[in-house]
Amino acid sequence: MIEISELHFTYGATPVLDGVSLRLREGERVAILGGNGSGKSTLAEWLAGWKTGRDHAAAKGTVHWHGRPWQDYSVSERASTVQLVGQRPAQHLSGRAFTVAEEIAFGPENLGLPVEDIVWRRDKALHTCRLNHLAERDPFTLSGGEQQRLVIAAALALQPRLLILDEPFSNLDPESRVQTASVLRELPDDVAVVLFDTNPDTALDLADRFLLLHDGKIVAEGSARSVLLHPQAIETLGFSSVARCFIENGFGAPVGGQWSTAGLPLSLADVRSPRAEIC
Ligand SMILES: Nc1ncnc2c1ncn2[C@@H]1O[C@H](COP(=O)(O)OP(=O)(O)OP(=O)(O)O)[C@@H](O)[C@H]1O
Repeated sequence: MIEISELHFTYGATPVLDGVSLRLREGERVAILGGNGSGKSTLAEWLAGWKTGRDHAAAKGTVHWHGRPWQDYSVSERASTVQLVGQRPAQHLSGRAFTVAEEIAFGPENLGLPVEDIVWRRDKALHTCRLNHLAERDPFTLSGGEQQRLVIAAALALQPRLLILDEPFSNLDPESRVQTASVLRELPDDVAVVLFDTNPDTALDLADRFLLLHDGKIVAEGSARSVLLHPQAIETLGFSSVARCFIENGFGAPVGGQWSTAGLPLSLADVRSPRAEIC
């Protein structure tokens, strides 16, 4: 579906992406984890086509959607293919809508869709993101968590094949995180989701495939265990809360200088699984 090959990118003299290659399939749920400054937001913007080789001549490598580079697609083709939701929802609001419902309809209206399609998409997104009760509110009067759900709803109303989330929970309180996470878990199966985050718990909650970005390079890729227990992940991101809880209670205490993470549960699902499955 989307393929990045050997992407190199610098801001001035500072290398930010250093030979990143990545392939995503339809409907995949992928987490790309990395510490602050590892290049997550920059990679998210390349993935979404916000940055392209045309605007950044110094960049090397390619980003292809279904075999064609992003710059070959029109703005409206790209908008109905991929949506990027960042950490500050207010930055994504159009500023042209008086109500939540109008904000969600804004994108489909710009695509020139028939009115009945716009209304259908708007109402579906309001329902999916649990915003029906806020439909007539001014978007700028919403709480941060409500605004984040609105921005996700507005993105979904464009029916993207790929939804990119750049630390979508970073400014939310615990209750808003729970509500936003449950909206994300219930997204249609055919929408691919790429979550960029620093938090192993968030990734475990939403993803099936994991990658670790460090200093602009993918240094680990695969299952939750192979990535979240990679030494670089442990050093940069720490352990998931379930793993930390086990470790603090004596799990895997070094014996003869050796410290093992074999069998260490990462999530509540691991705790409920037979031990053999997580070794
Ligand atoms: N517009 C810019 N001009 C110069 N340097 C930039 C610019 N944007 C980002 N950078 C630098 O590029 C590097 C990667 O930034 P990026 O925002 O992609 O990382 P990140 O992993 O998303 O970080 P965080 O988790 O802190 O949001 C950082 O060193 C950052 O300072």
